[in-house]
Amino acid sequence: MTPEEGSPQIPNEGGRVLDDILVGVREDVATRQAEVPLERIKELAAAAPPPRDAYTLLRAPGVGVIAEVKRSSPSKGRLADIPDPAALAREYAAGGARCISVLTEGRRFGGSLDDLTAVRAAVEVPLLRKDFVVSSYQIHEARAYGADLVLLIVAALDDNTLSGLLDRIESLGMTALVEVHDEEEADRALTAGARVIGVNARDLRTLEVDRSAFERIAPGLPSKVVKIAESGVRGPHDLIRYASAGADAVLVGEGLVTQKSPRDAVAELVTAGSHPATPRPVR
Ligand SMILES: O=C(O)c1ccccc1NCC(=O)[C@H](O)[C@H](O)COP(=O)(O)O
Repeated sequence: MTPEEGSPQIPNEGGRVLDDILVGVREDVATRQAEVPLERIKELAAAAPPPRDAYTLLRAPGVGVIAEVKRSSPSKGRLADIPDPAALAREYAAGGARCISVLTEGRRFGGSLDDLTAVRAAVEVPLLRKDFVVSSYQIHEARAYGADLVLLIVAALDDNTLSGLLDRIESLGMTALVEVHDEEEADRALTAGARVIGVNARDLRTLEVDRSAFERIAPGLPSKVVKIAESGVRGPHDLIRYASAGADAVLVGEGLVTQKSPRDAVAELVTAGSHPATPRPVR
């Protein structure tokens, strides 16, 4: 284990973080839905410019970098102020990020749908709405605010809800990034029809980071599935480690928002990901 792997720096309230986040998310969705009803958000989603094809882009040669707009986290507390998320997104895009992830959860991560609006107006790369999606309302919302990908966390959903939400994302022309942390969750993701699977090194119940989770799970996934390594990328060495286990892309938050030059930090990862010596996924 590297020094960072293992226990989180902030105590984890008895492994209840994910459950507590979901309680807050449900309350917040209910509040927004009372202001903008489902039929209205569907109309706004239908009127939005068409989504970009993130699936094809993520299968392009080289290891892609999905750069995250992340202010805070339950495991680390405040990471960065990010007063101007559009400016950060432009830096990411200039550094060569293949996609940008925007954390829209407010209570624990300090994000918002306004961040998604600002980033959408600033860059052309595909955008991931990174949130704790529990209802189709949030999916129409994601589309209305310009997202091209939506995160679904298997640990937060039962099988029926997972496949229903995944179908809704794909039927709106977006790509579902289905997040897992162990083999059982990976099986559930595949059964639901996931085409893009993210293995999160961070266990969302204990908050511990274990980079070997990707190495255990990714080799067992079908070759047509796009494989994303999430969390724990602090530099090119981590990207190369994930690439060796078959990563098509890495999703990076803390390792970018804490840098003096996020553009240079992305560019360094992109260079490592396209180096001839870096392993390529076998298709
Ligand atoms: O980051 C957390 O502490 C966290 C806690 C509970 C649920 C989700 C959490 N993070 C979401 C993510 O998975 C990360 O933002 C993403 O993978 C990037 O991770 P990192 O590069 O390690 O910031």
